[in-house]
Amino acid sequence: MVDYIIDQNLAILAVNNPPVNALSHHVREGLVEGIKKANANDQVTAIVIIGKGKIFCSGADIREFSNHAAIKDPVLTSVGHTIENSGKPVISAIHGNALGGGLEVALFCHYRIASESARVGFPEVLIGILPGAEGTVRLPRLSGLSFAMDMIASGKQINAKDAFKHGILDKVCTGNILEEAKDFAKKVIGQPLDSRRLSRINVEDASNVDAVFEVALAQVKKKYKGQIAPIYCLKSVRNSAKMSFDKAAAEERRLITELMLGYQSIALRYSFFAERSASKWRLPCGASVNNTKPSKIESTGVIGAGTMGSGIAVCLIRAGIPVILVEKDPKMLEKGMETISGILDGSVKLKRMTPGQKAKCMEILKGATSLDKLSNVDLVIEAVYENLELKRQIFAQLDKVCKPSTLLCSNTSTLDIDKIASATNRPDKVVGTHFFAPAFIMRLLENVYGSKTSPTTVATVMELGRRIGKVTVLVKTCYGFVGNRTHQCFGAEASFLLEEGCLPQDIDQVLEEFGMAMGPFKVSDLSGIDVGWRIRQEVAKAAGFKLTTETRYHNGERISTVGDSLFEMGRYGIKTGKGWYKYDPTNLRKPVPDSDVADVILDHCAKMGLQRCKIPPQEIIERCLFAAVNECFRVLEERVAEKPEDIDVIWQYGFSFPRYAGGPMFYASQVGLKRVYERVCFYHEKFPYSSHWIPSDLLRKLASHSVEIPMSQWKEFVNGSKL
Ligand SMILES: CCCCCCC/C=C/C(=O)SCCNC(=O)CCNC(=O)[C@H](O)C(C)(C)COP(=O)(O)OP(=O)(O)OC[C@H]1O[C@@H](n2cnc3c(N)ncnc32)[C@H](O)[C@@H]1OP(=O)(O)O
Repeated sequence: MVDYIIDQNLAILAVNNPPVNALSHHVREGLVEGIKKANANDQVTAIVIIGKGKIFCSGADIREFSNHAAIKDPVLTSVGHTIENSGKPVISAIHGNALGGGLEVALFCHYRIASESARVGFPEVLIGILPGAEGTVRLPRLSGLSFAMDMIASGKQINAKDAFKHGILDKVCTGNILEEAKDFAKKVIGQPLDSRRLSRINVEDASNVDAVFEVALAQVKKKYKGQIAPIYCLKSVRNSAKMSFDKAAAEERRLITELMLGYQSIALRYSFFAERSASKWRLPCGASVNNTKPSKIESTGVIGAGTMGSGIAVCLIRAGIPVILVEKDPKMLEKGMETISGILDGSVKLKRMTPGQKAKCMEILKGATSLDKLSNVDLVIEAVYENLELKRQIFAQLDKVCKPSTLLCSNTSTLDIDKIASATNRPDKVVGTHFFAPAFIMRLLENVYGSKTSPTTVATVMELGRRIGKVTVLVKTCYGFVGNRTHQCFGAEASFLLEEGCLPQDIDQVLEEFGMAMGPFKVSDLSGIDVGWRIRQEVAKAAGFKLTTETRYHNGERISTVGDSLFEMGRYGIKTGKGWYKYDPTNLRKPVPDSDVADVILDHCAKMGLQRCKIPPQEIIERCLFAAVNECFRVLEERVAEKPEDIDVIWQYGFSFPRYAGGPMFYASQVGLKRVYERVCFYHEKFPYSSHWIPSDLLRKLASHSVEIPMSQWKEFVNGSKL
């Protein structure tokens, strides 16, 4: 796992642990052996550590952390001490990335050089820990306290030029990294090493540490609300300036151990792998990412120049994929083109794109007012409003207009893909591509296959998702798919809580304290109460009944219409300055609780004869989350989602479920399925008129076991395969 190569008077230690050169046990062993061997060889005058393949090193092997007590010797710090104490200079030659433990290896070395394109960083905080192989103690000795605190607590990566500016690197190279490392090594042979050993030098700005810490702490508490690891990162860097090197390192070890065993880190590590597992799609027939090739997509069409259509077009052109944007009404088309240009201007302003890159994007965007213009494109995404008949008409027309190989995608957020596909003669090439609003910001893409969608079509939209930088999850068609179907239960319970004693701000506050970025009523104000109203009206129409503010039940199912009363008052949310909250036009970001809304809710309750009482925070969390969790188990049971991780990724990226709580499925696994099942049964008895409380069969099966069944095995209980 570490290749040992003698090249003239140099020993080259090449880390060879694909795909990302993680510091697994054998790599750590190989490094120690390599340093010792090189030191024992009189011919060797210097040592170079380099990574094989596309990266220097991605850091510790995160999979080893799940059994932290069993991490085998040599641990990373002893590897590092062997490197630092080497009597011959050790140079790290970085290309690609040096992350976490990978950067720590470099900090144990006497010199660090890197390719121009290399990036370095300490992303440990993103998995709920800190750089625990002396990274928090060594970095401040090179970069100063303030920079170290920011870099470690944010987990951000920096480029080689910046790393050089902040003292982390000794040289930025433009040529072949190995050749440059060899030249560099020859120049430092024989130079004294003690001043190059970071454990022997002091933190320069140590006297300032408390002031620097307080500023950083205030920022971190605001930016990473609810998260423990960023605060521990700051404390550990502070120790580097207040304690001896050895004492600070020992304290760092204590802090990382505490974090690693904590709930947040376990959830964040789970989230790291869950996100990566989403792209490993598989269909029940056995087709999968491993055995199915995507078709080439070189040109696309987007139908609808509204908010969604424009946002989707931005995603495509930003990735260099040409788009023809089709909108029947020329004025709407012009507005859509302006919206797209405006979104890109915003990116230029934020320095996420250069004006030249914006111009290139606009060059590959064309407008059209007729579907005929899509005759030659490889893929079309329809993004008109949510109406089945309209979508079927469009798909029937596309089927006639487009070449036979064109894939037809719908951005529907709820509708059955099979019903849309049946309007065409190519149901195998019809698929759902459900973007979340705003499409150019939200990272989630929920791809939806119907009963006739072909594996190649699935492979193509999954690959498209990757190309446009989305976290892409594959699900099977059903009403609302995974995202909206399970989230609807969460939203329904939030509305019922309004009828039973809460105000919007009470519910938002509890769920925000739980970790959601925004409570459901703030989200509703942002996305528009009118949007929710329109969807509810469509659903009611499709089900053949008229929904009014007087409606309380449909087919015996409880319905809350408080939001519809606000709609009728013209309170659509932020866009009208009033919704569940009121907004000062000069500060639309700050929702202010509104007594008029409280009056509407109280009136509604009085009219409906609903008794109000005080509802404890724990019940708010349980009602909203367990209702969703129960539906998530049904989704798994019906194989609408293939694995629990997919559901959690959808909640994290679609509904800002806190990554450090894992997702509803992970949360349920931590609460314990027995407890979740008991509470679902309790609420089912209490609220028999809400079908989302009917306990899922899968949940019941899993909860009936005397020992908790690990998440990785839940799938085995689907379809009665295990009882
Ligand atoms: C008391 C104990 C003390 C211990 C002290 C230890 C101190 C050090 C701690 C650490 O170093 S923690 C790890 C810090 N590093 C990271 O968090 C980096 C994570 N990886 C990435 O950011 C990316 O993977 C990448 C390196 C930038 C590469 O990105 P790319 O998009 O090219 O590939 P991916 O699909 O993300 O990954 C490919 C493959 O590799 C797996 N993987 C990546 N990094 C690690 C890792 N550090 N450990 C284990 N596995 C890793 C990733 O899961 C993918 O595998 P599959 O999931 O597809 O099987």
